[in-house]
Amino acid sequence: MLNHHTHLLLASASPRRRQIITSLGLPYTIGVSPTDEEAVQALYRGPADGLAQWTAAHKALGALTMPESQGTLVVAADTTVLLDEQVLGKPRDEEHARQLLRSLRGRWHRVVTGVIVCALKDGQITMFGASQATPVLMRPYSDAEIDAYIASGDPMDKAGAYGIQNPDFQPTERIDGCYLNVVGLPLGKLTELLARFDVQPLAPHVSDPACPCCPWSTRSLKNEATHV
Ligand SMILES: Cc1cn([C@H]2C[C@H](O)[C@@H](COP(=O)(O)OP(=O)(O)OP(=O)(O)O)O2)c(=O)[nH]c1=O
Repeated sequence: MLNHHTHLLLASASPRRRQIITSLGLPYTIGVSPTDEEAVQALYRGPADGLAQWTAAHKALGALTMPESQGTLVVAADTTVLLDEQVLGKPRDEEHARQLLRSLRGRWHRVVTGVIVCALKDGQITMFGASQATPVLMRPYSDAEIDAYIASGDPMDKAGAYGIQNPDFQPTERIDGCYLNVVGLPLGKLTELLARFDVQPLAPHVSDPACPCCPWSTRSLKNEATHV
């Protein structure tokens, strides 16, 4: 039985994921074991939609090797941007960021986040995973706006070279679904996975009609999620 494991270990260096998971009201610590994402992704065989969950599973397994994972539920996630089924990762450099932002301009694409919750107890690994896709339409930003955004440094640690939450660039025109999924952690899916371990969030529920899948208010998080 794993239902006493209410302490979470978030296997992520992403400040966005930290901020989002905090809203669950559950105690957590951060424990990141370095994962060679490129090497892990090169081994993947399957549809592009599954890549994020595959990568998240490797991040989670890496965290299970850390002593501080003992007695915790490990949570890991990975976010990919898919344009015509082509995976756009993080930009290698500024020129690559420019190419990615130009290719996304005015286009619908999908942001897929894979989430894993797992635990190791008495030699047994229990792992549940899920992914979610959010269709996103970019606005027709200009080349000058791209240059200013790249100069800000914000795109460099983000899949597809953009942050939907960036208050200056505001790259998107419309999204069809979960906002927090785009920022890197779909709260609704995470809650479903935690429930498989009999873990319930402690934060008070505030339903948000703007998000079809998150049981918590994403509105306040949206406001807070700028600048991370
Ligand atoms: C599309 C998009 C991505 N992102 C971020 C989410 C992820 O942090 C990042 C994609 O890279 P990931 O490899 O998913 O995550 P990470 O390297 O930042 O963190 P870790 O592996 O330690 O958990 O891009 C945004 O913040 N806003 C967006 O609009």
